[in-house]
Amino acid sequence: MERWSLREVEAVARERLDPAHYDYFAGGAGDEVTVRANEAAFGRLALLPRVLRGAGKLETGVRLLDSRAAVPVLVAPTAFHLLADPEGERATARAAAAAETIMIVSMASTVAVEDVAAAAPGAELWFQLYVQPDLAFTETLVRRAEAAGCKALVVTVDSPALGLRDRELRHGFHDLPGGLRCENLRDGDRVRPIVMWPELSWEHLGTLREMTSLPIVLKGVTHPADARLAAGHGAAAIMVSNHGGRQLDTVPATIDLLPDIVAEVGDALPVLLDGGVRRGTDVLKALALGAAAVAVGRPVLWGLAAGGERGVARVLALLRAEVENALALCGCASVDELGPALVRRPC
Ligand SMILES: Cc1cc2nc3c(=O)[nH]c(=O)nc-3n(C[C@H](O)[C@H](O)[C@H](O)COP(=O)(O)O)c2cc1C
Ligand SMILES: CCCCC(=O)C(=O)O
Repeated sequence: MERWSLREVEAVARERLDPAHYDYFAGGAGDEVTVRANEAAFGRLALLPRVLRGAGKLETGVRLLDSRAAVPVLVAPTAFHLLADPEGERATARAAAAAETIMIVSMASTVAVEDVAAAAPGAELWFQLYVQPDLAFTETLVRRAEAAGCKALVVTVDSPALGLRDRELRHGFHDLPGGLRCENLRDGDRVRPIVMWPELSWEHLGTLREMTSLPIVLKGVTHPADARLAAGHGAAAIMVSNHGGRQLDTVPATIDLLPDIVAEVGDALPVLLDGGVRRGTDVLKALALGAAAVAVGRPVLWGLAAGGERGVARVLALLRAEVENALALCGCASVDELGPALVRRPC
């Protein structure tokens, strides 16, 4: 995996993947305005480094809820890793464990959460949940995640319906091929379909909090008023996310949404961010603007498709090296030293 940027890894992945699967991973809703905006917005922000600060040895580690990550770059929850590699989520988890970062296991994983945990002892796993209207079944999922050692529940709240993704529709990509299943949805002899539940509301957050003592992260918050409500309803953290542009198209880029959300709730809870993070400098910009950490979705899938566990390891190592380099060049010894003064919006 001698690839020198995430873009190169994506090019290899694209060659290897079935075009329908590549498009499922790469694509977004509608005209993909938000998909493009997420990356482009990072490019529009400039970094203004400080010099002669005698920064010395670098510290990139962060504490998040009950977990620690050696780098502030988490693996975002993404579905269907067996489409990219025969080891699927097992390979991703091993690479995340080796990189000492947190993997958020998708509820729509193609390897059951217990098997993901068993494949990567020592991995820091969080579990992503789409709350199912059958709350007893939802509770079964929560119990399984707890028993598998997951340390937080990441509840996705941007999906009262699935986004309309033209590329998927064009390929007719609706069902997993050849025996692949969402293994967390097994229920006796059958595999339940995942329901996107439009009736999900703030009330259910209370139900979930009674169900588990795991900290709850709300993923998919974009409005400052919702960030405030999340804090008021006992969320342990929020993740500013537009689902990588796969849900509502034309939502603003997450990095552009971050400052208002941090201003609203940054004192009350950790704010995570995902969407369009492709370089170490992107990570620095997000942390400088108040994110506690970021997560990457597609880059991990590209690593997996390009080179399995080693490919994911390569992606995470590239990002780590870039974060360290950018920190040093900004005159910071630690991610704690990053602040808004480092980021400029050129006219
Ligand atoms: C192929 C794919 C599958 C995804 N599956 C899920 C999922 O199962 N649950 C979820 O909460 N988010 C899911 N997401 C969204 C990611 O968690 C994340 O928000 C997004 O990918 C971040 O943007 P990025 O890909 O630009 O890094 C998925 C994203 C992709 C690309
Ligand atoms: C039913 C699985 C949904 C996965 C998902 O969240 C996505 O494709 O963005």
